[in-house]
Amino acid sequence: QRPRNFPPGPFALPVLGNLLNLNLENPLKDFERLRRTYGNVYTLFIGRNPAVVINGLKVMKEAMVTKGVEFAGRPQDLFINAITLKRGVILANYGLNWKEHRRFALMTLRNFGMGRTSMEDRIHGEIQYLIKTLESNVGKTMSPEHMFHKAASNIICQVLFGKRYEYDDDFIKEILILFCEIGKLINGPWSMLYDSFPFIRNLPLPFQKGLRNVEVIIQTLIGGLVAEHKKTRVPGEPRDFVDCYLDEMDKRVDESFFCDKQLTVITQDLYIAGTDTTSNTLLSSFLHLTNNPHIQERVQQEIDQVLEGKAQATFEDRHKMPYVQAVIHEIQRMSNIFPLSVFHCTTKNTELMGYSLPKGTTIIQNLTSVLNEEGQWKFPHEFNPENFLNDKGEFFKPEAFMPFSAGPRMCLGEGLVRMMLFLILVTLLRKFKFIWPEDAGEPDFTPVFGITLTPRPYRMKVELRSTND
Ligand code: HEM
Repeated sequence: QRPRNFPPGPFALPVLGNLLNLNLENPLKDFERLRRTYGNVYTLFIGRNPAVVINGLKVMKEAMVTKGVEFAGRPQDLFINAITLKRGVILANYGLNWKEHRRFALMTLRNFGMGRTSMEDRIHGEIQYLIKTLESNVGKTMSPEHMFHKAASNIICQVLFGKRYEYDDDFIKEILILFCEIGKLINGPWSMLYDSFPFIRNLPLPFQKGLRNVEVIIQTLIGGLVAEHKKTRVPGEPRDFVDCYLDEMDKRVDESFFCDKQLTVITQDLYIAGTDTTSNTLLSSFLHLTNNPHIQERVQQEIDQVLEGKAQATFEDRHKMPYVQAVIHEIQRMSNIFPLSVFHCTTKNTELMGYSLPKGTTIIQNLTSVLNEEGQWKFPHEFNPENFLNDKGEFFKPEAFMPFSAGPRMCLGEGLVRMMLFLILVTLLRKFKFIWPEDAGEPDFTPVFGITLTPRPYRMKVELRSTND
């Protein structure tokens, strides 16, 4: 039932709600169609549960920033909550446990507090493996999918566990397969049925497999790594995130949210949140750059100029590269990796644009509607770095640039992502030229819909740049 003064929306069927109004393969076009009919705040019934979809910069800012705390909850009774055992950061409800873990993770992900190796060094270390792989493909065409996925996974593993895995390592293969299966389940109809009909949750249905996978990941794989850390750590001299967490556990002997179980879930959270998002952005980068060779060349000119005589790029160099910055931001805007963000819910009775939303209302942020909103961008629907350049050719970031969302729940990996994207793209584009193969036909920019949007598989040709010969 629709609560009083609730936002409008399409007629909902008794059990299915509005599921038939959506193409579950990719509902983004339906979200846009419904926005045009019902406005920037509307209701959809996901099964029996009402969810309010919010669209456009104005509404997004009012909910996420002005009334940030009132919209900072997470729904707690969904399949994905069972997957994260109601712990960690991403899906933890608004409260002290979430706050403390978020603050700790943010602080630890910054450069300091993680031993002698800086974040930049860790990223550059992994880039050397990317270079090796690309060098072995010079003159050929290659599919970059696995390479970027494993590189992103390795950087996050370095940060979390202080170790990387060879691109064909069994551990990483196993973990990626398990996550892939879980991802499919979360996106599929079984998860929707789990959310809508609590009485089926203990039945032997396919979602049980996802729950078992999580047990394997958390207990066997991550649990094993944590046990190893406990044996080899030197308290007060952390090598990585896990060591930092164990130090924090030592400090908080009595009253503690910080415990072994939380540690395994928060590391799983960061791994999940960081891997697909980053690798899909990298894939999207090369899809755009190979299909816009003039933009790739201009990026390379700026890189050559700024890095002349330098062995490698540092993150600080970004301030001297407005065009590179504009291109990276434009790639993120167009690739729209996390189109529906993570579901929020209201933490108290509140109002939005004159509608009343009771405590516990599910909120779906349609980030797509901001990233291509007319009136906010010079070129909302085309790939054009001018969206991030002012008349003087200086880099600027419009308010509507929200791929990381906004407010108290905003992505806490943004700093790390920025550094990864900049260092990886600058280093690779300085050394190599990437070409759309002549026989590859027209590129297909329509991504595959999932929790994150994934570019369709493609191949690219790799050449060494003549300036580096
Ligand atoms: C291109 C890469 C990425 C994009 C586009 C992205 C985007 C997002 C978005 C849209 C959210 C939801 C925010 C909200 O609910 O309002 C989020 C949450 C989160 N992200 Fe990212 N993310 C990226 C990479 C990363 C990385 C590398 C990490 C860490 C290693 C990370 C960690 C998190 C965490 C922990 C949350 C949950 C925050 C909370 O609930 O308080 N993300 N991200």
